[in-house]
Amino acid sequence: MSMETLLHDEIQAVDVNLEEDEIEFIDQIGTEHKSYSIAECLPCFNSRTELKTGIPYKNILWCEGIDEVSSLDVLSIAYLHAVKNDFQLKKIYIRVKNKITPPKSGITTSSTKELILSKAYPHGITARSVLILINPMGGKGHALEIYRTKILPVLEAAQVNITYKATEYHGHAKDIARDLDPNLYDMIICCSGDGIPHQVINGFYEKPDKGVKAFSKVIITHLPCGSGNGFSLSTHGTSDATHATLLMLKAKKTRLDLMAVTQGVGDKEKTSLSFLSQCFGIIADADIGTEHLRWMGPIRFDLGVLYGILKRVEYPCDLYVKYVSKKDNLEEYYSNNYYRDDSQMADLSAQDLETFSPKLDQPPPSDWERFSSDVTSKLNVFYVGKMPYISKDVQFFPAALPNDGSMDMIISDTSASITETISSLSLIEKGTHVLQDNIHHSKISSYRLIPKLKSTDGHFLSVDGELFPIEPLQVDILPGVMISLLQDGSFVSTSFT
Ligand SMILES: Nc1ncnc2c1ncn2[C@@H]1O[C@H](COP(=O)(O)OP(=O)(O)OP(=O)(O)O)[C@@H](O)[C@H]1O
Repeated sequence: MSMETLLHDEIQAVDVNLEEDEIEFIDQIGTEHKSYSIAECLPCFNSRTELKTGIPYKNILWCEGIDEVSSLDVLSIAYLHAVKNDFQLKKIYIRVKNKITPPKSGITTSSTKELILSKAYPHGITARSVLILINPMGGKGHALEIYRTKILPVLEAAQVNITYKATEYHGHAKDIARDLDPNLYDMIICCSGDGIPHQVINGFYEKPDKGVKAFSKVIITHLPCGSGNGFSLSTHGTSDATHATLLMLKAKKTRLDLMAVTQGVGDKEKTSLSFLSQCFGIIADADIGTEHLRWMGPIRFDLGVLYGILKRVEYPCDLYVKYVSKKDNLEEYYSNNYYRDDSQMADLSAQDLETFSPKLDQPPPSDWERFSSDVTSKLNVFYVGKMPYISKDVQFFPAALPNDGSMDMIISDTSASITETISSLSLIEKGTHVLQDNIHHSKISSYRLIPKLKSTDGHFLSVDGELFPIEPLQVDILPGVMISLLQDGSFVSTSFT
Protein backbone atom coordinates (compact mmCIF):
# COMPACT_ATOMS: atom_id res chain seq x y z
CA MET A 1 0.00 0.00 0.00
CA SER A 2 1.44 3.33 -1.03
CA MET A 3 1.81 6.19 1.40
CA GLU A 4 -0.69 8.16 -0.63
CA THR A 5 -3.35 5.48 -0.31
CA LEU A 6 -2.64 5.19 3.39
CA LEU A 7 -3.30 8.88 3.85
CA HIS A 8 -6.53 8.70 1.91
CA ASP A 9 -7.74 5.80 4.01
CA GLU A 10 -6.64 6.78 7.47
CA ILE A 11 -6.01 10.49 7.58
CA GLN A 12 -8.79 12.21 5.79
CA ALA A 13 -8.02 15.82 5.16
CA VAL A 14 -10.00 18.94 4.30
CA ASP A 15 -9.07 21.18 1.38
CA VAL A 16 -8.35 24.71 2.59
CA ASN A 17 -7.13 28.10 1.46
CA LEU A 18 -4.81 30.15 3.63
CA GLU A 19 -6.39 33.61 3.95
CA GLU A 20 -5.00 36.68 5.75
CA ASP A 21 -6.63 36.00 9.15
CA GLU A 22 -7.79 32.43 8.98
CA ILE A 23 -7.64 29.07 7.32
CA GLU A 24 -10.72 28.97 5.13
CA PHE A 25 -12.39 25.78 4.05
CA ILE A 26 -12.96 25.27 0.38
CA ASP A 27 -16.45 24.27 -0.71
CA GLN A 28 -16.70 20.69 0.51
CA ILE A 29 -19.93 20.08 2.28
CA GLY A 30 -22.69 18.93 0.07
CA THR A 31 -20.23 17.63 -2.51
CA GLU A 32 -21.02 14.03 -1.88
CA HIS A 33 -18.14 12.51 -3.76
CA LYS A 34 -15.40 14.59 -2.23
CA SER A 35 -12.31 12.51 -1.58
CA TYR A 36 -11.38 14.22 1.69
CA SER A 37 -13.33 14.76 4.88
CA ILE A 38 -12.41 15.76 8.38
CA ALA A 39 -10.80 13.29 10.69
CA GLU A 40 -11.94 14.88 13.93
CA CYS A 41 -14.99 17.00 14.41
CA LEU A 42 -14.99 20.51 13.06
CA PRO A 43 -17.58 22.74 14.74
CA CYS A 44 -20.39 22.83 12.21
CA PHE A 45 -20.54 21.21 8.83
CA ASN A 46 -24.23 21.53 8.27
CA SER A 47 -24.36 24.64 6.19
CA ARG A 48 -22.18 26.42 3.68
CA THR A 49 -22.49 29.74 5.50
CA GLU A 50 -20.95 28.37 8.68
CA LEU A 51 -18.10 26.80 6.76
CA LYS A 52 -16.94 30.19 5.56
CA THR A 53 -15.77 31.07 9.06
CA GLY A 54 -12.75 28.79 8.96
CA ILE A 55 -10.15 28.64 11.76
CA PRO A 56 -8.64 32.00 12.84
CA TYR A 57 -4.85 31.83 13.14
CA LYS A 58 -5.16 33.38 16.59
CA ASN A 59 -6.84 30.16 17.78
CA ILE A 60 -4.23 27.84 16.28
CA LEU A 61 -1.92 26.19 18.79
CA TRP A 62 0.21 24.04 16.54
CA CYS A 63 0.68 22.85 13.01
CA GLU A 64 2.52 19.70 12.04
CA GLY A 65 3.38 18.34 8.61
CA ILE A 66 2.34 14.69 8.58
CA ASP A 67 3.12 13.91 5.01
CA GLU A 68 6.64 14.88 4.27
CA VAL A 69 7.21 11.91 1.98
CA SER A 70 4.50 12.22 -0.63
CA SER A 71 3.32 15.31 -2.44
CA LEU A 72 0.00 15.51 -0.61
CA ASP A 73 1.06 18.37 1.72
CA VAL A 74 -1.26 17.26 4.53
CA LEU A 75 -0.91 19.08 7.85
CA SER A 76 -2.49 18.52 11.24
CA ILE A 77 -3.76 21.63 13.00
CA ALA A 78 -4.46 21.80 16.75
CA TYR A 79 -6.65 24.74 17.72
CA LEU A 80 -9.15 26.07 20.20
CA HIS A 81 -12.73 26.45 19.08
CA ALA A 82 -14.78 29.01 20.99
CA VAL A 83 -18.26 27.80 21.90
CA LYS A 84 -20.27 30.44 23.78
CA ASN A 85 -18.23 31.02 26.95
CA ASP A 86 -16.17 27.88 26.61
CA PHE A 87 -13.30 26.55 24.50
CA GLN A 88 -12.93 23.13 22.94
CA LEU A 89 -9.61 21.67 21.89
CA LYS A 90 -9.81 20.39 18.29
CA LYS A 91 -7.56 18.74 15.78
CA ILE A 92 -8.05 18.66 12.05
CA TYR A 93 -6.11 17.51 8.98
CA ILE A 94 -5.88 19.98 6.13
CA ARG A 95 -4.59 20.10 2.56
CA VAL A 96 -3.52 23.59 1.57
CA LYS A 97 -4.57 24.64 -1.90
CA ASN A 98 -2.98 28.10 -2.06
CA LYS A 99 -0.07 30.03 -0.57
CA ILE A 100 -0.17 33.55 0.87
CA THR A 101 2.54 36.05 1.62
CA PRO A 102 4.29 35.54 4.99
CA PRO A 103 3.11 38.05 7.65
CA LYS A 104 6.24 40.18 7.97
CA SER A 105 8.62 41.06 5.21
CA GLY A 106 12.01 39.61 5.87
CA ILE A 107 10.62 36.29 7.19
CA THR A 108 11.40 33.44 4.88
CA THR A 109 9.15 30.48 5.44
CA SER A 110 10.42 27.39 3.80
CA SER A 111 7.25 25.38 4.38
CA THR A 112 3.50 25.71 4.74
CA LYS A 113 3.90 24.62 8.35
CA GLU A 114 6.24 27.53 9.07
CA LEU A 115 3.93 29.92 7.27
CA ILE A 116 0.94 28.86 9.38
CA LEU A 117 2.96 28.98 12.61
CA SER A 118 4.25 32.46 11.80
CA LYS A 119 0.64 33.61 11.31
CA ALA A 120 -0.45 31.79 14.48
CA TYR A 121 2.38 33.30 16.55
CA PRO A 122 2.94 36.84 15.18
CA HIS A 123 5.16 37.72 18.16
CA GLY A 124 7.14 34.49 17.87
CA ILE A 125 6.91 31.27 19.88
CA THR A 126 7.95 32.20 23.43
CA ALA A 127 6.87 29.11 25.36
CA ARG A 128 9.28 26.37 24.42
CA SER A 129 10.74 25.15 27.70
CA VAL A 130 8.62 26.18 30.68
CA LEU A 131 8.55 25.59 34.39
CA ILE A 132 5.02 25.30 35.73
CA LEU A 133 4.84 26.39 39.36
CA ILE A 134 1.54 25.41 40.85
CA ASN A 135 0.18 26.21 44.29
CA PRO A 136 -2.11 23.26 45.04
CA MET A 137 -3.68 25.25 47.89
CA GLY A 138 -4.41 28.18 45.54
CA GLY A 139 -7.94 29.17 44.56
CA LYS A 140 -9.39 27.45 47.63
CA GLY A 141 -7.73 24.18 46.58
CA HIS A 142 -9.03 24.20 42.98
CA ALA A 143 -5.71 25.13 41.33
CA LEU A 144 -4.68 21.56 40.45
CA GLU A 145 -8.03 20.80 38.84
CA ILE A 146 -7.93 24.05 36.85
CA TYR A 147 -4.41 23.23 35.67
CA ARG A 148 -5.21 19.62 34.74
CA THR A 149 -8.43 20.33 32.86
CA LYS A 150 -8.04 23.85 31.47
CA ILE A 151 -4.32 24.62 31.08
CA LEU A 152 -2.28 21.45 30.54
CA PRO A 153 -4.21 20.21 27.44
CA VAL A 154 -3.65 23.59 25.74
CA LEU A 155 0.08 23.65 26.54
CA GLU A 156 0.46 20.07 25.33
CA ALA A 157 -1.39 20.83 22.11
CA ALA A 158 0.98 23.79 21.61
CA GLN A 159 3.96 21.39 21.93
CA VAL A 160 5.32 23.17 25.01
CA ASN A 161 8.06 21.32 26.85
CA ILE A 162 6.81 21.29 30.47
CA THR A 163 8.57 20.79 33.80
CA TYR A 164 6.05 20.70 36.63
CA LYS A 165 6.59 21.61 40.29
CA ALA A 166 3.92 21.91 42.98
CA THR A 167 4.67 24.12 45.99
CA GLU A 168 4.71 22.17 49.24
CA TYR A 169 4.83 24.94 51.85
CA HIS A 170 4.52 28.70 52.21
CA GLY A 171 7.60 30.24 50.61
CA HIS A 172 8.51 27.14 48.57
CA ALA A 173 8.17 29.05 45.28
CA LYS A 174 10.77 31.53 46.52
CA ASP A 175 13.20 28.71 47.34
CA ILE A 176 12.63 27.12 43.92
CA ALA A 177 13.21 30.43 42.09
CA ARG A 178 16.32 31.25 44.16
CA ASP A 179 17.91 27.87 43.33
CA LEU A 180 16.77 27.77 39.71
CA ASP A 181 19.30 27.61 36.88
CA PRO A 182 18.04 30.26 34.43
CA ASN A 183 19.59 28.38 31.52
CA LEU A 184 17.07 25.55 31.93
CA TYR A 185 13.88 27.47 31.19
CA ASP A 186 12.57 30.21 28.91
CA MET A 187 9.59 30.86 31.09
CA ILE A 188 8.03 30.34 34.51
CA ILE A 189 4.25 30.06 34.45
CA CYS A 190 2.71 30.56 37.90
CA CYS A 191 -0.54 28.59 38.10
CA SER A 192 -1.69 30.19 41.31
CA GLY A 193 -2.90 33.46 42.79
CA ASP A 194 -0.66 36.54 42.89
CA GLY A 195 1.31 35.11 45.83
CA ILE A 196 3.46 32.74 43.75
CA PRO A 197 4.74 35.32 41.20
CA HIS A 198 5.55 37.55 44.19
CA GLN A 199 7.68 34.74 45.56
CA VAL A 200 9.31 33.97 42.22
CA ILE A 201 10.58 37.53 41.74
CA ASN A 202 11.83 37.54 45.32
CA GLY A 203 13.53 34.16 44.84
CA PHE A 204 15.39 35.64 41.84
CA TYR A 205 16.26 38.68 43.97
CA GLU A 206 17.81 36.42 46.62
CA LYS A 207 20.28 34.98 44.12
CA PRO A 208 23.89 36.10 44.68
CA ASP A 209 23.67 38.42 41.61
CA LYS A 210 20.23 39.71 42.79
CA GLY A 211 18.67 37.96 39.84
CA VAL A 212 20.42 39.95 37.10
CA LYS A 213 20.92 36.84 34.94
CA ALA A 214 17.55 35.26 35.70
CA PHE A 215 15.55 38.47 35.15
CA SER A 216 17.47 39.05 31.89
CA LYS A 217 16.47 35.69 30.47
CA VAL A 218 13.42 34.08 32.06
CA ILE A 219 9.89 35.27 31.28
CA ILE A 220 7.59 35.32 34.33
CA THR A 221 3.89 35.01 33.64
CA HIS A 222 0.73 33.95 35.43
CA LEU A 223 -2.41 31.93 34.78
CA PRO A 224 -5.53 32.39 36.90
CA CYS A 225 -5.66 29.56 39.46
CA GLY A 226 -5.90 31.57 42.70
CA SER A 227 -8.20 33.84 44.64
CA GLY A 228 -6.44 37.05 43.56
CA ASN A 229 -5.39 36.93 39.90
CA GLY A 230 -4.44 40.55 39.25
CA PHE A 231 -1.35 39.59 37.21
CA SER A 232 -3.24 37.41 34.76
CA LEU A 233 -6.25 39.74 34.52
CA SER A 234 -4.00 42.72 33.77
CA THR A 235 -1.83 40.94 31.21
CA HIS A 236 -4.13 38.39 29.53
CA GLY A 237 -7.47 39.97 30.45
CA THR A 238 -9.58 36.97 31.36
CA SER A 239 -10.20 34.79 34.40
CA ASP A 240 -10.94 31.78 32.18
CA ALA A 241 -7.79 29.66 32.47
CA THR A 242 -8.07 28.09 28.99
CA HIS A 243 -8.53 31.43 27.26
CA ALA A 244 -5.75 32.96 29.37
CA THR A 245 -3.41 30.13 28.31
CA LEU A 246 -4.19 30.75 24.63
CA LEU A 247 -3.66 34.51 24.99
CA MET A 248 -0.47 33.96 26.99
CA LEU A 249 0.99 31.75 24.24
CA LYS A 250 0.32 34.46 21.65
CA ALA A 251 1.45 37.43 23.74
CA LYS A 252 4.45 39.68 23.21
CA LYS A 253 7.57 39.57 25.38
CA THR A 254 7.62 42.91 27.19
CA ARG A 255 9.68 44.40 30.01
CA LEU A 256 7.71 45.44 33.09
CA ASP A 257 8.74 47.71 35.96
CA LEU A 258 9.04 46.24 39.44
CA MET A 259 8.97 48.03 42.80
CA ALA A 260 11.63 47.66 45.52
CA VAL A 261 10.03 47.68 48.99
CA THR A 262 12.41 48.45 51.87
CA GLN A 263 11.64 48.14 55.59
CA GLY A 264 13.92 48.35 58.65
CA VAL A 265 17.24 50.07 59.23
CA GLY A 266 20.80 48.88 59.84
CA ASP A 267 21.01 45.09 60.33
CA LYS A 268 17.25 44.86 60.09
CA GLU A 269 17.01 46.51 56.68
CA LYS A 270 15.30 44.26 54.16
CA THR A 271 14.33 44.94 50.56
CA SER A 272 11.75 42.82 48.75
CA LEU A 273 10.39 43.15 45.25
CA SER A 274 6.77 43.81 44.39
CA PHE A 275 5.13 43.50 40.96
CA LEU A 276 1.52 44.36 41.76
CA SER A 277 0.70 46.54 44.77
CA GLN A 278 1.18 47.76 48.31
CA CYS A 279 -1.95 48.31 50.34
CA PHE A 280 -2.66 49.90 53.73
CA GLY A 281 -5.97 51.04 55.24
CA ILE A 282 -9.52 49.77 55.01
CA ILE A 283 -8.93 47.79 51.79
CA ALA A 284 -5.97 45.85 53.23
CA ASP A 285 -7.92 45.19 56.44
CA ALA A 286 -11.01 44.08 54.50
CA ASP A 287 -8.91 41.74 52.37
CA ILE A 288 -6.63 40.14 54.96
CA GLY A 289 -8.57 40.86 58.16
CA THR A 290 -11.64 38.94 56.98
CA GLU A 291 -9.80 35.68 56.10
CA HIS A 292 -11.76 33.96 58.92
CA LEU A 293 -14.97 34.84 57.03
CA ARG A 294 -13.93 33.02 53.85
CA TRP A 295 -17.05 30.86 54.07
CA MET A 296 -19.02 33.98 53.11
CA GLY A 297 -17.36 34.13 49.68
CA PRO A 298 -16.28 37.37 47.98
CA ILE A 299 -18.95 39.39 49.82
CA ARG A 300 -16.71 39.31 52.91
CA PHE A 301 -14.44 41.85 51.22
CA ASP A 302 -17.27 44.29 50.38
CA LEU A 303 -18.62 43.99 53.91
CA GLY A 304 -15.14 44.59 55.33
CA VAL A 305 -14.73 47.79 53.28
CA LEU A 306 -18.25 48.95 54.17
CA TYR A 307 -17.51 48.38 57.85
CA GLY A 308 -14.34 50.51 57.60
CA ILE A 309 -16.20 53.32 55.83
CA LEU A 310 -19.18 53.36 58.22
CA LYS A 311 -16.93 53.22 61.30
CA ARG A 312 -14.83 55.99 59.73
CA VAL A 313 -11.67 54.10 60.62
CA GLU A 314 -8.54 56.23 60.12
CA TYR A 315 -4.93 55.19 59.50
CA PRO A 316 -2.78 58.25 60.37
CA CYS A 317 0.63 58.30 58.72
CA ASP A 318 3.35 60.50 57.25
CA LEU A 319 3.90 60.23 53.53
CA TYR A 320 6.73 61.55 51.33
CA VAL A 321 6.45 61.25 47.57
CA LYS A 322 8.55 61.74 44.46
CA TYR A 323 6.02 62.71 41.79
CA VAL A 324 6.14 61.83 38.12
CA SER A 325 2.73 63.29 37.26
CA LYS A 326 -0.03 64.81 39.38
CA LYS A 327 -3.76 64.23 38.91
CA ASP A 328 -4.40 67.24 36.61
CA ASN A 329 -1.91 66.00 33.99
CA LEU A 330 -2.56 62.28 34.24
CA GLU A 331 -4.59 61.78 31.07
CA GLU A 332 -1.99 63.60 29.00
CA TYR A 333 0.80 61.68 30.75
CA TYR A 334 -0.99 58.40 30.00
CA SER A 335 -1.37 59.03 26.29
CA ASN A 336 2.22 60.30 25.97
CA ASN A 337 3.61 57.22 27.68
CA TYR A 338 1.21 54.56 26.43
CA TYR A 339 3.61 53.01 23.98
CA ARG A 340 7.28 52.46 24.70
CA ASP A 341 9.37 50.42 22.37
CA ASP A 342 11.31 47.99 24.51
CA SER A 343 11.82 45.46 21.75
CA GLN A 344 15.59 45.51 22.26
CA MET A 345 15.33 43.44 25.47
CA ALA A 346 18.88 44.33 26.45
CA ASP A 347 20.31 42.31 29.35
CA LEU A 348 20.12 43.90 32.80
CA SER A 349 23.11 45.07 34.79
CA ALA A 350 23.60 45.04 38.59
CA GLN A 351 22.66 48.74 38.66
CA ASP A 352 19.16 48.00 37.36
CA LEU A 353 18.38 46.21 40.63
CA GLU A 354 19.86 48.86 42.94
CA THR A 355 17.81 51.41 44.87
CA PHE A 356 19.30 54.86 45.26
CA SER A 357 16.98 56.47 47.83
CA PRO A 358 18.31 57.35 51.30
CA LYS A 359 18.05 54.82 54.15
CA LEU A 360 14.90 54.94 56.24
CA ASP A 361 16.74 56.61 59.15
CA GLN A 362 17.83 59.46 56.83
CA PRO A 363 15.51 62.29 55.71
CA PRO A 364 13.88 61.89 52.28
CA PRO A 365 15.57 63.80 49.40
CA SER A 366 14.62 67.43 48.85
CA ASP A 367 12.77 66.68 45.61
CA TRP A 368 10.28 64.43 47.45
CA GLU A 369 7.12 66.22 48.64
CA ARG A 370 5.47 65.69 51.96
CA PHE A 371 1.81 64.75 51.39
CA SER A 372 -0.56 67.17 53.12
CA SER A 373 -1.15 66.15 56.74
CA ASP A 374 -4.79 67.29 56.32
CA VAL A 375 -5.15 64.07 54.32
CA THR A 376 -2.59 61.73 55.90
CA SER A 377 -3.84 62.36 59.45
CA LYS A 378 -7.27 61.04 58.37
CA LEU A 379 -6.23 58.57 55.68
CA ASN A 380 -8.49 55.56 55.08
CA VAL A 381 -7.21 54.13 51.77
CA PHE A 382 -3.58 53.95 50.69
CA TYR A 383 -3.03 51.81 47.62
CA VAL A 384 -0.06 51.86 45.24
CA GLY A 385 -0.12 49.66 42.16
CA LYS A 386 1.76 48.75 39.00
CA MET A 387 -0.95 46.77 37.15
CA PRO A 388 -4.48 47.95 36.27
CA TYR A 389 -6.59 45.05 37.58
CA ILE A 390 -6.29 43.76 41.13
CA SER A 391 -9.11 41.23 40.78
CA LYS A 392 -11.96 40.37 38.42
CA ASP A 393 -13.89 43.52 37.40
CA VAL A 394 -11.77 45.71 39.69
CA GLN A 395 -9.62 48.12 37.67
CA PHE A 396 -8.24 49.91 40.68
CA PHE A 397 -5.29 51.39 38.75
CA PRO A 398 -6.75 52.22 35.32
CA ALA A 399 -3.79 54.46 34.42
CA ALA A 400 -1.12 51.83 35.17
CA LEU A 401 1.43 51.37 32.38
CA PRO A 402 3.85 48.44 32.06
CA ASN A 403 7.18 50.22 31.77
CA ASP A 404 6.81 53.99 32.17
CA GLY A 405 9.04 54.07 35.29
CA SER A 406 6.19 55.04 37.59
CA MET A 407 3.62 53.52 39.94
CA ASP A 408 0.06 54.74 40.57
CA MET A 409 -0.75 56.05 44.06
CA ILE A 410 -4.40 56.24 45.10
CA ILE A 411 -5.39 57.76 48.43
CA SER A 412 -8.58 58.77 50.19
CA ASP A 413 -9.38 60.10 53.65
CA THR A 414 -12.36 60.48 55.92
CA SER A 415 -13.01 64.14 55.09
CA ALA A 416 -15.41 62.97 52.35
CA SER A 417 -18.89 61.98 53.50
CA ILE A 418 -19.78 58.30 53.84
CA THR A 419 -22.03 58.59 50.77
CA GLU A 420 -19.26 60.21 48.71
CA THR A 421 -16.75 57.53 49.71
CA ILE A 422 -19.14 54.68 48.92
CA SER A 423 -20.13 56.22 45.61
CA SER A 424 -16.45 56.70 44.59
CA LEU A 425 -15.50 53.15 45.50
CA SER A 426 -18.55 51.81 43.63
CA LEU A 427 -16.96 53.17 40.42
CA ILE A 428 -13.97 50.82 40.73
CA GLU A 429 -15.46 48.39 38.23
CA LYS A 430 -15.50 51.12 35.56
CA GLY A 431 -12.15 52.52 36.72
CA THR A 432 -13.59 56.05 36.99
CA HIS A 433 -13.20 56.28 40.79
CA VAL A 434 -9.82 57.96 40.20
CA LEU A 435 -11.55 60.94 38.56
CA GLN A 436 -13.62 61.74 41.67
CA ASP A 437 -12.66 64.85 43.67
CA ASN A 438 -12.25 62.95 46.95
CA ILE A 439 -9.70 60.52 45.43
CA HIS A 440 -6.04 61.59 45.26
CA HIS A 441 -4.39 59.94 42.27
CA SER A 442 -0.86 60.49 41.01
CA LYS A 443 2.05 58.85 39.26
CA ILE A 444 5.11 58.53 41.45
CA SER A 445 8.56 56.96 41.26
CA SER A 446 9.34 56.66 45.01
CA TYR A 447 7.55 57.07 48.32
CA ARG A 448 8.08 56.67 52.05
CA LEU A 449 5.07 55.73 54.21
CA ILE A 450 5.38 56.01 57.99
CA PRO A 451 2.30 54.49 59.65
CA LYS A 452 1.36 56.14 62.96
CA LEU A 453 -1.35 53.81 64.26
CA LYS A 454 -1.79 53.72 68.03
CA SER A 455 -2.29 49.97 67.83
CA THR A 456 -1.68 47.67 64.90
CA ASP A 457 -4.19 45.06 66.14
CA GLY A 458 -6.59 44.10 63.37
CA HIS A 459 -4.64 46.14 60.81
CA PHE A 460 -2.55 44.91 57.92
CA LEU A 461 -0.05 46.00 55.33
CA SER A 462 -0.02 43.87 52.21
CA VAL A 463 2.49 43.69 49.38
CA ASP A 464 1.17 41.82 46.32
CA GLY A 465 -1.44 40.34 48.68
CA GLU A 466 1.23 38.94 51.05
CA LEU A 467 1.37 40.11 54.65
CA PHE A 468 4.12 42.61 55.63
CA PRO A 469 4.79 44.20 59.05
CA ILE A 470 3.12 47.57 59.73
CA GLU A 471 6.38 49.53 59.85
CA PRO A 472 7.78 52.43 57.82
CA LEU A 473 8.34 51.37 54.26
CA GLN A 474 10.04 52.99 51.32
CA VAL A 475 9.34 51.99 47.76
CA ASP A 476 11.35 52.76 44.63
CA ILE A 477 10.50 51.91 41.06
CA LEU A 478 12.90 49.55 39.27
CA PRO A 479 12.27 50.24 35.57
CA GLY A 480 11.89 47.32 33.16
CA VAL A 481 13.33 44.57 35.38
CA MET A 482 10.87 41.73 34.73
CA ILE A 483 10.22 40.16 31.35
CA SER A 484 6.61 39.14 31.03
CA LEU A 485 3.99 38.58 28.33
CA LEU A 486 1.49 41.26 27.32
CA GLN A 487 -1.11 41.32 24.56
CA ASP A 488 0.62 43.35 21.80
CA GLY A 489 2.96 44.78 24.46
CA SER A 490 0.26 46.62 26.47
CA PHE A 491 -1.84 45.98 29.54
CA VAL A 492 -5.49 45.14 28.87
CA SER A 493 -7.87 48.06 28.18
CA THR A 494 -9.07 50.27 31.00
CA SER A 495 -11.09 53.47 31.42
CA PHE A 496 -7.91 55.39 30.46
CA THR A 497 -7.20 53.50 27.24
N1 LIG B 1 1.58 23.85 49.76
C1 LIG B 1 1.36 25.01 50.37
N2 LIG B 1 0.91 25.06 51.63
C2 LIG B 1 0.66 26.23 52.24
N3 LIG B 1 0.84 27.45 51.69
C3 LIG B 1 1.29 27.47 50.42
C4 LIG B 1 1.56 26.26 49.70
N4 LIG B 1 1.99 26.58 48.48
C5 LIG B 1 2.00 27.93 48.44
N5 LIG B 1 1.57 28.45 49.60
C6 LIG B 1 1.41 29.89 49.94
O1 LIG B 1 0.07 30.32 49.62
C7 LIG B 1 0.09 31.74 49.52
C8 LIG B 1 -0.98 32.23 48.57
O2 LIG B 1 -0.70 31.76 47.32
P1 LIG B 1 -1.52 32.21 46.01
O3 LIG B 1 -1.58 33.68 45.94
O4 LIG B 1 -0.89 31.48 44.90
O5 LIG B 1 -2.97 31.60 46.21
P2 LIG B 1 -4.40 32.24 46.45
O6 LIG B 1 -5.44 31.26 46.09
O7 LIG B 1 -4.56 33.55 45.77
O8 LIG B 1 -4.34 32.33 47.99
P3 LIG B 1 -4.91 33.31 49.03
O9 LIG B 1 -6.34 33.49 48.72
O10 LIG B 1 -4.64 32.57 50.29
O11 LIG B 1 -4.09 34.57 48.88
C9 LIG B 1 1.52 32.11 49.17
O12 LIG B 1 2.04 32.89 50.22
C10 LIG B 1 2.25 30.78 49.09
O13 LIG B 1 3.57 30.81 49.64
